[in-house]
Amino acid sequence: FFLQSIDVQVHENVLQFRAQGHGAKGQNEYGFSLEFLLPVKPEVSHKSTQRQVNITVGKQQRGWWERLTVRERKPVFLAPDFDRWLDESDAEMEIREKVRLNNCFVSLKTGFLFVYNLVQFLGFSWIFVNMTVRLFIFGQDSLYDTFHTISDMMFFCQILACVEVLNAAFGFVRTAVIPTLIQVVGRNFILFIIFGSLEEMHSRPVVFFVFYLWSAVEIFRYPFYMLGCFDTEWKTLTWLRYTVWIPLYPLGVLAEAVAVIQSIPLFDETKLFSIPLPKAIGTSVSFSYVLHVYLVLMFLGLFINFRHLYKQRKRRFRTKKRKAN
Ligand SMILES: CCCCCCCCCCCCC/C=C/C(=O)SCCNC(=O)CCNC(=O)[C@H](O)C(C)(C)COP(=O)(O)OP(=O)(O)OC[C@H]1O[C@@H](n2cnc3c(N)ncnc32)[C@H](O)[C@@H]1OP(=O)(O)O
Repeated sequence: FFLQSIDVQVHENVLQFRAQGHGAKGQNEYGFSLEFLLPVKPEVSHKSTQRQVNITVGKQQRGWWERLTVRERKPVFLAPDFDRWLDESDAEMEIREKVRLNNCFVSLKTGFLFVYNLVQFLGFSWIFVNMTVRLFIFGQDSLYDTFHTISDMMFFCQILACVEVLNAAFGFVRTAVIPTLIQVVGRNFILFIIFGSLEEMHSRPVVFFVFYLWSAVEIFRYPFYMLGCFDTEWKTLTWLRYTVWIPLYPLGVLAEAVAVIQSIPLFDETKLFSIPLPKAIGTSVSFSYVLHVYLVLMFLGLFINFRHLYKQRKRRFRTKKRKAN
């Protein structure tokens, strides 16, 4: 029996099979239909070999079926595959095991996210409180030694923030990968390349503004996520999470742009990260050219993330309003 032009479809729980083949009626069109006992998924897959056609149809809802078809009498051509047969208790056990494993995974994921957010919250709170207290005690002088007092904790928090890109990429959290990547790469570029590699930048007041603006946003974002891990929310915190970025994001990017502009003559002077050219052409290309391109990318990044956060804000407050109605 060799089948060609196989057509298998499921409409309203009825499977329709049609194919051309050479069988009992010679070369002919053969077919059958089966109406399933309970709802099945409309997507159906099939694979044909020399000997047989394997059709896979998924149940709409997991569970034990009394029998396969609506008709009590089994069609004569239908026979169970006992190698893959599960009786009621086997099927229930399998489902229970799957549910147990799934619950286990969800608890582990929630625990991991909660600890991650807690660590970030503590880190950024330490930064924010430390900077505020130092500002009150030392006034303007505190602007000049922010890097020396805060950078280690900022390095720690920002390296850890790379986890956020992985969380988004592996679907651990319902968030877009690109905005998260822009945020993490953008900040780490400023922190490690602009501030970290140029000693002269360490004592510039711009470090204070960048660190203060970053941490001012995060002290609301991470506790918001911590509550979210347990499906809880505190309305004021939700409002703050989805509102403080409106002035702080552009200000943060502006402070970063000032830092980049201030670093350009320093990179030109020190020739740090400059790209050497072949002797025949001349000296080297200064890293400041990369920084000019980066300045353009920054505003592109700001636009992408601002739009993303605006959409998140609208989605959040629209859902809440609908729930309230
Ligand atoms: C390709 C690389 C190119 C690089 C180019 C470089 C150019 C760089 C230019 C840009 C430079 C920007 C640098 C940054 C500057 C600043 O930070 S300035 C200071 C102000 N900053 C901010 O205000 C930004 C703060 N950051 C964020 O808001 C986020 O990082 C975000 C990615 C921009 C947006 O967050 P997102 O997660 O998408 O939105 P949410 O609504 O908060 O979350 C969506 C859902 O996901 C859940 N969730 C997310 N994270 C977690 C988590 N850690 N734990 C638990 N749950 C999480 C969240 O609860 C939401 O779920 P639902 O409630 O069910 O919807």
